[in-house]
Amino acid sequence: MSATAPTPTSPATPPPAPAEPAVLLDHVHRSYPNGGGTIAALAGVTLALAPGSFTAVMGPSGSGKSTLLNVAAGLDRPSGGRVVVGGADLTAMSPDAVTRLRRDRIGFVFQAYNLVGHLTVAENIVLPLLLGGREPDAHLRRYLMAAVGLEGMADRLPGELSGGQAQRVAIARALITRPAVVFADEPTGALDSQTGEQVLEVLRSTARTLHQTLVLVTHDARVAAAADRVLFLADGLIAGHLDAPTTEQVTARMIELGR
Ligand SMILES: Nc1ncnc2c1ncn2[C@@H]1O[C@H](COP(=O)(O)OP(=O)(O)OP(=O)(O)O)[C@@H](O)[C@H]1O
Repeated sequence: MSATAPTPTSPATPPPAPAEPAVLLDHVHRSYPNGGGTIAALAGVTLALAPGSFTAVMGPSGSGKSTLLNVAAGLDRPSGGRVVVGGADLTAMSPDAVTRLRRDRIGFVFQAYNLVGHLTVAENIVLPLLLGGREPDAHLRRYLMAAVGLEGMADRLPGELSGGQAQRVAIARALITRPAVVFADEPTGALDSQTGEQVLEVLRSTARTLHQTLVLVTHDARVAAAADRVLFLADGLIAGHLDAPTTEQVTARMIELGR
């Protein structure tokens, strides 16, 4: 009698269920009126971003990058398709419910900082909590100010800050609600390259520490190369991606897309 070898059908630990995507876009379209007709800023984009991942979005001017970010972050509504963030289908929710979800789960960093000029750095950072009817979290505010390198600047006004400092305030403000997903639209676009690198590192390291999913639009191949994955857009469609990219690979792909 021969020994029976374990068969591939023997009971085994089932494979782990794939984690729910932090962000899911399912055949997303966004059209805008253009003259007498319409222009398709997004022409059917499908993508899934893993929790905790860092994705850069690149593409020629007008390819739909900002539209993609705005739609994924609930700042804009798609004309068709589904947007699901943390399991919540934004496209099936009322505008008020989307606003609440955005306040609670989503952080957004703009190229133009968008700070409130008459509020101090500390007040700007906790503003999203106050707008959401929550207590200003002084402990987290101090932690974030230290994390982004703004210690000692709590009482300054935005007009007294450099561009890099203002963007750090905007990053701390985007993170104060402990969002699951942080979207950033060219956050280093207005900064010199050294300051831009520092701001990128702040964004990347705080997102990693706080286990956040980070999605960043950039025109800078070096910034994109810091991401786990680069998605390329062209004419409102995903035109490919690179995983663990180098600056040279990103640059080559952008040249192919005729940036
Ligand atoms: N509010 C709007 N009204 C009309 N057309 C718009 C609007 N927003 C964007 N578009 C158009 O949609 C297309 C995509 O724009 P979008 O700003 O998403 O591109 P982008 O890739 O972010 O460009 P850039 O790199 O120049 O910022 C463009 O043709 C743009 O003109």
